[in-house]
Amino acid sequence: MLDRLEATIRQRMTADPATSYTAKLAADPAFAARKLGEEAVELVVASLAQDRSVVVKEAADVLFHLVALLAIKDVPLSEVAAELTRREGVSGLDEKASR
Ligand SMILES: N=c1c2ncn([C@@H]3O[C@H](COP(=O)(O)OP(=O)(O)OP(=O)(O)O)[C@@H](O)[C@H]3O)c2ncn1[C@@H]1O[C@H](COP(=O)(O)O)[C@@H](O)[C@H]1O
Repeated sequence: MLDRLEATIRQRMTADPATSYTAKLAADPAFAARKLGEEAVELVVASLAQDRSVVVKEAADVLFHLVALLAIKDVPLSEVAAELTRREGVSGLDEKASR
């Protein structure tokens, strides 16, 4: 699903911002970064206060805006996945030391 979403986002980035929210984000990377921050805060608030279904929706918003920002910065999801793979098997308590 995330690979499909990334492909859709990369395709829509060059569309008309009047008809595509992705293109609107791509036209203004600072706006895209700000939106990811806003969605992350909404997820944090939901996780503290709301029911599970709201958390699912807010998490979907965060994932969409994260994948969009990565595409705008031309960072493929596969590169992030490779970093997570590199961390596999390293305790989270020790991971910082391995960077
Ligand atoms: N998954 C998503 C997706 N999730 C959320 N959003 C949009 O992200 C925006 C979130 O903004 P907010 O929650 O802050 O709400 P808002 O409308 O800005 O209003 P406020 O709450 O801030 O007042 C909304 O406009 C949502 O529609 C998404 N927009 C697009 N996608 C995917 O991207 C594809 C291409 O979309 P377009 O680029 O618009 O064609 C879609 O088919 C989807 O697959």
